[in-house]
Amino acid sequence: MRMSFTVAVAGASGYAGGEMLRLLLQHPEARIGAVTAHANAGTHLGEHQPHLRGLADRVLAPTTPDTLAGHDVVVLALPHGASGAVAAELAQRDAGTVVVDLGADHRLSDAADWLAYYGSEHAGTWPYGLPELLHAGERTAAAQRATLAGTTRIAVPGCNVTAVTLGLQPGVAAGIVEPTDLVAVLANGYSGAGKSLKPHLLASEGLGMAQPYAVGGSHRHIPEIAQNLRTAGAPDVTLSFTPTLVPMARGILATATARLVPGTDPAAVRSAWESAYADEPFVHLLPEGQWPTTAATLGANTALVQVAVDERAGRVVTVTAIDNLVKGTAGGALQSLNLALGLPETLGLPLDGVAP
Ligand SMILES: NC(=O)C1=CN([C@@H]2O[C@H](COP(=O)(O)OP(=O)(O)OC[C@H]3O[C@@H](n4cnc5c(N)ncnc54)[C@H](OP(=O)(O)O)[C@@H]3O)[C@@H](O)[C@H]2O)C=CC1
Ligand SMILES: CC(=O)N[C@@H](CCC(=O)OP(=O)(O)O)C(=O)O
Repeated sequence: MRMSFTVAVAGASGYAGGEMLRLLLQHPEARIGAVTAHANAGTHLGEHQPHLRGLADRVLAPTTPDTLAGHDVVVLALPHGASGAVAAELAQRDAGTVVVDLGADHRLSDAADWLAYYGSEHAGTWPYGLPELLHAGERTAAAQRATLAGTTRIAVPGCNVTAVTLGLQPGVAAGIVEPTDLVAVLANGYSGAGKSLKPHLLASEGLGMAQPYAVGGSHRHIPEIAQNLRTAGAPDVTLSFTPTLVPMARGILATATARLVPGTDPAAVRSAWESAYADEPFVHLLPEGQWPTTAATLGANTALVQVAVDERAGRVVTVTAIDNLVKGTAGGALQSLNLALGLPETLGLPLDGVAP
């Protein structure tokens, strides 16, 4: 077992990099080394992450192999398309370094999916950082944890993907929902879009409305969710996916529904979700009748899940809430990193959130 580790964070001026640093500051074995940025290299971290007082005086280095080399762990919190080249150069320098990619570059196993949704050359496929991902035939997740144990490469899932996968996969793995008839509609907080300025993200525009985006099957997380549900045992997946920006800083509330396989006893539904998550430290199926809210997950590495059967519609309805920056990114990454390093999976990860 590796104990203390040094860690560099690339993209430290951004939302995901900042959240990674917040969690690493609370992790008993992490020693924070280089913090890097792009246009903001040379400035103090405190200008970009004023909530991280312990690191306020750190100067952001440029994101280069030289600044990132020499650490046990490198976390890449860069725009998608940027991490592939950096990771390839790091592999030449320090073969044993554990590289954690918070971006999308190494998530998809099918290069054609990558090209279709991202339009650039595929960087490759790494072990996928969702420890709770069910594999076909499993009622509780063990195979994905085995994949992550001892790995030196982790592709962290997209935040929407985490929410929708956790909501739907118990029914898919149990074979009681039709994977070719899935619908997901999400309410998304603004931090999911990163810090870069876009007119529709201005407070004067966004504070007073809910606005859909990437409508009509174009969102880049669709192939990633389908990939996960195929791992869970679905031969074919058809998913209608619609995210909606709502005026909150953090959080995702994903409502995902699926047609119940005809003849399925509705009691089998609750039992599939219960058995999938009974032993999970971070994924909590709420008591019947209680519904997840994003507020109850803020700052915590938890996913709150509920499931119900709409008998008139013949559909299973799942609702999942996560904090996009914690379980949806940095927390999920740290959970997978703990497994990779042979540390207890839950080490340093917050179970309790902040409220109100
Ligand atoms: N926000 C979220 O909820 C989630 C984010 N992610 C992923 O994490 C990654 C980072 O996202 P997020 O933090 O939101 O984005 P931000 O825009 O907030 O931050 C981007 C970071 O990358 C740096 N950067 C920008 N351009 C380049 C470049 N060409 N080369 C190297 N570094 C660059 C920026 O530095 P500088 O400030 O100097 O420009 C900044 O540190 C993305 O891949 C995103 O998809 C994944 C799941 C959820
Ligand atoms: C509000 C918002 O725009 N959210 C982003 C989520 C980004 C994310 O999960 O990251 P990756 O780009 O790394 O997949 C979106 O839906 O595209």
